[in-house]
Amino acid sequence: MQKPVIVIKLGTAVITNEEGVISHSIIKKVAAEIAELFATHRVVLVSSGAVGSGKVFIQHYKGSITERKAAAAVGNPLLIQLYQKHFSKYDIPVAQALCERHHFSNRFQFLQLKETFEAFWQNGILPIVNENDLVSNVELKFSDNDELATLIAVGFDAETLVICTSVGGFMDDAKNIIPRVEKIDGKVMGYVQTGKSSLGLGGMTSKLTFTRLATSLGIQVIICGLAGKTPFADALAGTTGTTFVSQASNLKARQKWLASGSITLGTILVDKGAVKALRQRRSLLTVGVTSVQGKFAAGEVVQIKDEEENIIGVAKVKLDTAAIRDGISQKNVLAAHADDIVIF
Ligand SMILES: N[C@@H](CCC(=O)OP(=O)(O)O)C(=O)O
Repeated sequence: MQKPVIVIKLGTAVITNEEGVISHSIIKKVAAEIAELFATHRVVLVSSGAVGSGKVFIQHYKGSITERKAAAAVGNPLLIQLYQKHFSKYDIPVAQALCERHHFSNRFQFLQLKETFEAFWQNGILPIVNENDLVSNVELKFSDNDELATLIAVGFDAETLVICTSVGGFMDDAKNIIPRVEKIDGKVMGYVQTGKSSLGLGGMTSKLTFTRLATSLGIQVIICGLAGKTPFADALAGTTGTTFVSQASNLKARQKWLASGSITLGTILVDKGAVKALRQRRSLLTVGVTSVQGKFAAGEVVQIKDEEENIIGVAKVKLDTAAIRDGISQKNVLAAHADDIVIF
């Protein structure tokens, strides 16, 4: 039996100390615990912090896209050196994997990435992932590393996705951490704070959006902090942080990949009739499309939203943005085949 996959995502704020620099003692603690987990799991570590590590080298840094790219390119090797130093105490070599969106939206590239990660694990090497900020252009950037970690967790069919944040968990209106969430419903969404940490990109809204996707695809998600001696063991035992229970999913690997590729390329909004047809596993015809958002090509994966703008699923489309818009007036043109649609 293969060891289960666990994806651990560390945000910038959670590995940064009060002086605003990446904390060596936190990386040391994280390495000690991940080294233990590595004996029983295929671990992927997704770590932010490249921009945070490199921005001191950029004069008069203001945080423009170009400055962030430059800072990330300087910071990534520094960050990986730090991990390398601390994991070497446990004889665990680390591999740096800088990812871009096409590694996920193109199934062939994703399968290659997957094979390489399997080779890492077979050789006792820990993959440490970050976005390849230097070359990621604005339209195709991941929204943040919460998204990247989710794509990895879904693509690798992970058992658990751990998202570490400086607030230590998911809080209710009274700012108490909720230990366990069975299902992300309207009430839970209502607790989301829109504030973001000044050090990172992802706020709780993005965490919850990706958590909802991951749990709906059968992955347990834990949002936790790094307090205490054994933060991961504590969070996995359910004594700290918030555990979001995974929902039953009988989707096959390709459908999960389809679903995980959903997050950005574009959106098709559909009417009530189309929602009903899609739930009966029928194809999507342009007659049911009310509008199209974003820009996508034929063969790409887009999200499907209902009239209330809830994401109801994803589809690999047969037509590009313009052709679907044209099809809305021509009515019964096939926008996506039933086999290429996943409804959550
Ligand atoms: N790729 C960027 C991190 C982007 C990001 O998502 O940051 P965070 O919200 O701190 O997880 C970096 O390494 O600085």
